[in-house]
Amino acid sequence: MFTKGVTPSETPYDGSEFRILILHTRWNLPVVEALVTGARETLLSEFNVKMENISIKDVPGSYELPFAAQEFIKYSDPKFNAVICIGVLIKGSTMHFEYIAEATAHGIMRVGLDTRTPCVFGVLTCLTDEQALERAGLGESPSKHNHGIDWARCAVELAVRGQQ
Ligand SMILES: O=Nc1c(NC[C@H](O)[C@H](O)[C@H](O)CO)[nH]c(=O)[nH]c1=O
Repeated sequence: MFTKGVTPSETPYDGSEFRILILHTRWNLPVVEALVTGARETLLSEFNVKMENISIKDVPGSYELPFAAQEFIKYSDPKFNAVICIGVLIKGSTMHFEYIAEATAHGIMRVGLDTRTPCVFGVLTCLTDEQALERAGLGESPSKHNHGIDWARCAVELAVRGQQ
């Protein structure tokens, strides 16, 4: 079995001057909160991002993430260097899951491209509760891994490379 998640870059990125927004949903909140904690702790411990430079805001659901990311990027001063959009979609018995997942993924990508502010797609799209727990580093699975860690690494790397 290989290690889940992104392999850290060999380049030691410095986030000490960065302002990062963690934008999260309130659906499936216990899982979302674990992902937010994983991302926040990684920003602090691996990249020296200052606690006061990490903003944490919430929206109702994943579908609201692109609009909220766009508005925070547009109207925040000083600007954010990157935004980590965190949500948890769990498939129900209808097609609602597919439509939200597709719209949210494309929406977050478009906001990043339009604003030139890195927007990390931190939305779990799971078929079961167990899949969500495992990917937030929760539950009993030996392969559990908190993907919030990966998303923090992605946010800082893109913020640095966006300045180059
Ligand atoms: O339906 N399930 C989910 C969900 N639906 C709400 C949607 O994102 C939005 O808030 C509403 O449609 C209103 O616009 N949002 C999630 O983050 N996870 C889910 O699992």
